[in-house]
Amino acid sequence: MSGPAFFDKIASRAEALARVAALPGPVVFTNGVFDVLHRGHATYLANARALGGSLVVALNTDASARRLGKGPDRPLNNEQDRAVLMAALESVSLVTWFDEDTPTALISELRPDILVKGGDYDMQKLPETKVVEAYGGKALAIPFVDGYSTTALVKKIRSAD
Ligand SMILES: Nc1ncnc2c1ncn2[C@@H]1O[C@H](COP(=O)(O)OP(=O)(O)OP(=O)(O)O)[C@@H](O)[C@H]1O
Ligand SMILES: O=P(O)(O)O[C@@H]1O[C@H]([C@H](O)CO)[C@@H](O)[C@H](O)[C@@H]1O
Repeated sequence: MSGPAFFDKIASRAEALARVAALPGPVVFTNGVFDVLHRGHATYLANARALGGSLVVALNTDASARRLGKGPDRPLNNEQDRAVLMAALESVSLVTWFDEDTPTALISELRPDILVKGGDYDMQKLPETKVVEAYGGKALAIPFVDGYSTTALVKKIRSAD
């Protein structure tokens, strides 16, 4: 993908393992749709990055995101555009995608040291937690910034029309 230097942070699924291996450790990993970025995302990602030497963000592909049931028109931003916005953030070291329903297979492949999600998740209920802990990694939730979600933002924008 040609463009500003931060575009170099974007890696295909096939390139991801080699790119992650070259990152300073401990490698922190998170995943999500990150459709319309907001203050909660930015804060969350900065806090995630601070837990290690680098932060890898795996985005749901558009097909994967559509299966999550966030809304008939979601994601509003396609997977390429979401990757560019994510790569532009200083906190983010590498961006890639996963096409499955969960990031479990990608996590098994990349073996990050720390898996994080926002405080809206109970880590002990996530399938990926078992994968990470099985090889000695950690899975933890980062405090949620109340009042910020993409869904709420979209509703606010639509009501302003
Ligand atoms: N307000 C927030 N504070 C902290 N973390 C957040 C916040 N909103 C989302 N996150 C985290 O960001 C990651 C991506 O979440 P996601 O893209 O679903 O954001 P969202 O705003 O909840 O979107 P949507 O409303 O479409 O579900 C997840 O790990 C989630 O826990
Ligand atoms: O942006 P979201 O909705 O926080 O991202 C989802 O997270 C799920 C979570 O990791 C529990 O497994 C994941 O399964 C889903 O594919 C989305 O990434």
